[in-house]
Amino acid sequence: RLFSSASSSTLTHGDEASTHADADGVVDVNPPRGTRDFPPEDMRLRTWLFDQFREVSRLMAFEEVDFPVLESEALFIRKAGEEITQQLYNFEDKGGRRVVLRPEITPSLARLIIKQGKSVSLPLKWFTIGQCWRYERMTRGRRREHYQWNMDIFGVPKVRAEAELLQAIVLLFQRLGITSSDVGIRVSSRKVLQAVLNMYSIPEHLFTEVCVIVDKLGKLTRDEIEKELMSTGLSSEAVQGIIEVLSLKSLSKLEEVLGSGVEAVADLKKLFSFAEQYGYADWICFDASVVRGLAYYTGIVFEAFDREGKLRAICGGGRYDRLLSTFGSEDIPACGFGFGDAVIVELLKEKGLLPDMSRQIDDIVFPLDEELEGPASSIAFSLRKKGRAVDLVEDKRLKWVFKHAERINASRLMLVGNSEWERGTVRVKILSTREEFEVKAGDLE
Ligand SMILES: CC(=O)Nc1cnc2ccccc2c1
Repeated sequence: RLFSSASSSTLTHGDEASTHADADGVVDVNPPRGTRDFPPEDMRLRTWLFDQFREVSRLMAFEEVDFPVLESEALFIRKAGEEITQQLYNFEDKGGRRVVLRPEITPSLARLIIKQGKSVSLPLKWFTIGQCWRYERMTRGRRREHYQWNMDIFGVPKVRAEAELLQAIVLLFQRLGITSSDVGIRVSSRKVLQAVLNMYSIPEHLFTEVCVIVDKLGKLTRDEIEKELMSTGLSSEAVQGIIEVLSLKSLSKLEEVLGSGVEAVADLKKLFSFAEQYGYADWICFDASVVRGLAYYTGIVFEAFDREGKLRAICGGGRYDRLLSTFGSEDIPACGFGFGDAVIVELLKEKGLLPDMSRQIDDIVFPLDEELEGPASSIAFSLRKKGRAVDLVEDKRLKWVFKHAERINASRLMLVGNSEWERGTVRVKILSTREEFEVKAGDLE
């Protein structure tokens, strides 16, 4: 907006304003709608959280990978009516290509696996922490971006892979100080729904659509769900049957309804016995209503929730054995989860578990007058080479330096003064004990 709001025909004083400022001379300093800046204090919290994600990935022997935030739109076009594909942040680039800011990570993982083809040896365990985007009408005022930690295992068809992923999630929560009385993980399988649809001989092509609708259980009312299910052509008897099975919370009841030979029941029994053996059984519970909203899941699905029920899902994931063939490639069994950076922080705040995010610096080096700036800088340099975080302060009064040292929690203050420097020494103040030493510059570490 280079012209005044009054009229766009006459050039106002805006023409001498900088090209960035608008007619009243001020650029909009806010980030685009639905996005966040990370000033230092927020960035310290984010870095702390992402370091936890990374550490758990390392402990689980996952390898880090990364992808462009910009992807071809074709990678995300799916017909199942998922919210995530109805809110694509998509556009046409200057080359006329249809592109998106990715809404999720999994399709990029699949793309890279296909691209690497035979050269990847299975199983693969990959992780990434990446920004994901959605375009929502701001009427809902929700964020348009968030960061997601993704952990995925390729090439393991058995539920042991899901058991590993659940262990990673439990490990993360325990590292953050969250217990199984704060959070639970609901576990089910899409094969439960598959079995129900088979019972009512519902055609296979409806499966994905029904999953996406049923995932809205808890967000929509029961009869809104029934209406949406009926609109896919399901009989009311089938709709009732689906809703009845999905409200089951016990595996033995599920077995009664579906019969014992059903794969869904076998998978879930195996997974729960792994959880016992792995020692995190108190974190998980069977809940047939869990289907997750992504079209490509084919088996076990899970989501972590706060037991007080105040927050949206903390993380979620599942098995997706047929994703690669939707991109025209040979299928590789796969499962994974996504863990967002927003809900977990809300939970930590709720539980008073946010870590202390104040700054911490090792040493402040301060020349007591300006011709000592050279020596001060060389002292800072030698300390930094020894791994000390050093803040070299100049053009300040000593009073300010002491306040600054407190503000950034410095451990030591190095004062470079004329008389000391003539003796080749520096005055070192230990700020916690107020002890003071005179140290030869060459002996500093
Ligand atoms: C709580 C939150 O920020 N959710 C969020 C924010 N942005 C997204 C962007 C893409 C996909 C999912 C998203 C989810």
